[in-house]
Amino acid sequence: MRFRKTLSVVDCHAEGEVGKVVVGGVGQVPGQTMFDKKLYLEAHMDDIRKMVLFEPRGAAWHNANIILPSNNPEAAMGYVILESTEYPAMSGSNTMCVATVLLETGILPMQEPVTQLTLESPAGLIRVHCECKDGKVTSVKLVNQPAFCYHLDAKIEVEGLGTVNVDIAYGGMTFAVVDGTSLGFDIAPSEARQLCEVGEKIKAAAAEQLPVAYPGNPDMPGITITEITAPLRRENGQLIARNTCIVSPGRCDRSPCGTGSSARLAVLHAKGQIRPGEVLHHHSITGSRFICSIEGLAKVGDYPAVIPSVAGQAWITGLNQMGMDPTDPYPNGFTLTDTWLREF
Ligand SMILES: O=C(O)[C@H]1NCC[C@@H]1O
Repeated sequence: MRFRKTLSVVDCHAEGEVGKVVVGGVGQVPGQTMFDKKLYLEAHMDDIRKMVLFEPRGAAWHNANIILPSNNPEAAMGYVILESTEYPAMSGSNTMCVATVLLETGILPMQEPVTQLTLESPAGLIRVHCECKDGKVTSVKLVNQPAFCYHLDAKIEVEGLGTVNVDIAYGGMTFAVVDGTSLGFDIAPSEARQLCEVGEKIKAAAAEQLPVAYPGNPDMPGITITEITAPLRRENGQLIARNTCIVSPGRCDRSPCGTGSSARLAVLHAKGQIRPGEVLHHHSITGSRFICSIEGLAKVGDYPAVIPSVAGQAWITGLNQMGMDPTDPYPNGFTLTDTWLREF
């Protein structure tokens, strides 16, 4: 056996959503901030994302993260997030995996019963509150960068669906948020494939018809994901809702999606349906749950914003020395349209 690249990967999932954590083998990534490093990886080192996420090592429903030292004196560590078709600025499930791996493998010291961390994501600093017991991280609560709405109740034309009402909101990724009931969905597991087909169409139409520009950062990705929601309900004073986020190239997030939950908090707040401090139990299509809240209010450029928190749990599933043999016929992996829907 000889490898021309070896990556040390800790396999992990947060509430069902895979978020592998690459803890070694990448080497130096130029850039002052994690956003700079994300741009560099995207432009010059995308072979790493393809090796980890494309087949035969990865799958369409995998995400990964590269742990990198941060130049920000406030941050204990930084990370760049890799997904099937993009490098998002932020991800809730991936951040839970990163924090859990950093503490459970001893890269950063764990303090029981609570370890407070500041991590640098490409979207900015993320404060993380980890509950820890007997060497295990039992909950990761992250305070996201501000989430806000670009458009509320905008109308778009979608092939096969006609006019669709959408909210466009940023929660670390930029979402087209659509009411699933109006499209005839309950957000049930049996609807997963149809939800993905509809979600991908809505995303494409929204990105074309409602261009967005993140204040002060022209390199921030635009609309890349759809969130399909079930109605918000109140039970015994508790806000509860279900959603599924359709992650490109077209599959359901297995977790309740931390950035989608953040975007939904911004939409609910803008529509007067949640107040700061209230708690939302946000469920995924698989039945897993994040506990979400609005920690405060902010502004992003001229947009009124909320500061979201999202809490969930991650579990390490394995340790992997991932290698690339020089004779491997797929140095950049491959994607087949059965599960990837198109070739990349
Ligand atoms: O939790 C999240 O924000 C995400 N899960 C996978 C896709 C999104 O990045």
